[in-house]
Amino acid sequence: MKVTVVGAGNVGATVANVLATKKFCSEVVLVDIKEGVPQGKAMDIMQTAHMLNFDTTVTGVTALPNDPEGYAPTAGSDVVVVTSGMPRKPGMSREDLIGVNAKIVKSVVDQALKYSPNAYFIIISNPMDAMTFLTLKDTKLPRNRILGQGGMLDSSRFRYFLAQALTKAGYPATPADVDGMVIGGHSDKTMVPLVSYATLRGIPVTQLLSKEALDDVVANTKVGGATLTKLLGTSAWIAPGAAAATMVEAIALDAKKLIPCCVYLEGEYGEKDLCIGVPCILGKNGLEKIVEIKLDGEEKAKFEESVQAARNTNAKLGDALK
Ligand SMILES: NC(=O)C1=CN([C@@H]2O[C@H](COP(=O)(O)OP(=O)(O)OC[C@H]3O[C@@H](n4cnc5c(N)ncnc54)[C@H](O)[C@@H]3O)[C@@H](O)[C@H]2O)C=CC1
Ligand SMILES: O=C([O-])CC(=O)C(=O)O
Repeated sequence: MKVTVVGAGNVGATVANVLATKKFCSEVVLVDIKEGVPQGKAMDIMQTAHMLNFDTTVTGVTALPNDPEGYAPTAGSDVVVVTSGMPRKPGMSREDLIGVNAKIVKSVVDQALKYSPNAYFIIISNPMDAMTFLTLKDTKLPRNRILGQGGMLDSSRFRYFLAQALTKAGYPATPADVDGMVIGGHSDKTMVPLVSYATLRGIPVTQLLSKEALDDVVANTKVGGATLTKLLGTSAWIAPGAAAATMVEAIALDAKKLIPCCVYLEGEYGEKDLCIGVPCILGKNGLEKIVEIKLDGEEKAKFEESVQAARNTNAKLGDALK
């Protein structure tokens, strides 16, 4: 399995690093417009190979947007992970990045596709739901090959906050003890943590936590990315990188894993012509199935709000969609 990771910044380098340590890739190519940075990060990762016992070859490449051959070293990639673009600063929303990142995402996807016509694309750059929609419309690829990463990360944050709340309430738990999923847009205001389905080792958390505690968990999950951005001065990268690598792994190993991903809806959940987070089965064909689950009244209303917000953001793509 050959994977290209576009953007050798915080998230991209972490994706490459986690992929190498997971040991299922033969080759990972890190691409950036910067000279030296992708090469340096690849070399740094390779210098852990002996200690971490992996055989993956990680290389770094500089490719400028106007270089028709810049992506030649990425040729034949099975999966392309797109992390190139600006991260937000404290006080910004992900949606504020749309103007600058739409141009970057469109250009790198076109360049990568030329050399890897059969690749699956995993979109990370924000605002991710809109960038996934843009990629789908721009490439005209079938929807099973275009996946946005948001739900894997948001669900992981949901589990973290649930574990903290459960521990505080007298039910000691780690995030690994908890199951929970977040659907909807990858957005501070409109993601939808599915409280009604969350469990501690099979026990509904609604039986263990007060409404107030659950409301706090939901609020913390929704602003999980903004909280880290405030603490770090730029957005997070460790869990985001691991989330993307986990999606690549599900495809590479044909794992048929149920992972919430941002995908193009064609009538599922009563919606069409947008990309948004829903439970998906990921395997060797990328998106293999969208799993439609029953949402309770409040969750359904929140999902619909999230859909509307995603449509409003897509409308701002304007000329990029042409
Ligand atoms: N979907 C998600 O869950 C998450 C999304 N993100 C998003 O991922 C993106 C990257 O974040 P970071 O890695 O923290 O930013 P970063 O600034 O550390 O890295 C971005 C890299 O992209 C490169 N780049 C810019 N234009 C390029 C082009 N045309 N071709 C190749 N490389 C190019 C830059 O030179 C830079 O090295 C941001 O848009 C951020 O908002 C970040 C975390 C989670
Ligand atoms: O918060 C951000 O801007 C980056 C991101 O999407 C996340 O960490 O969830």
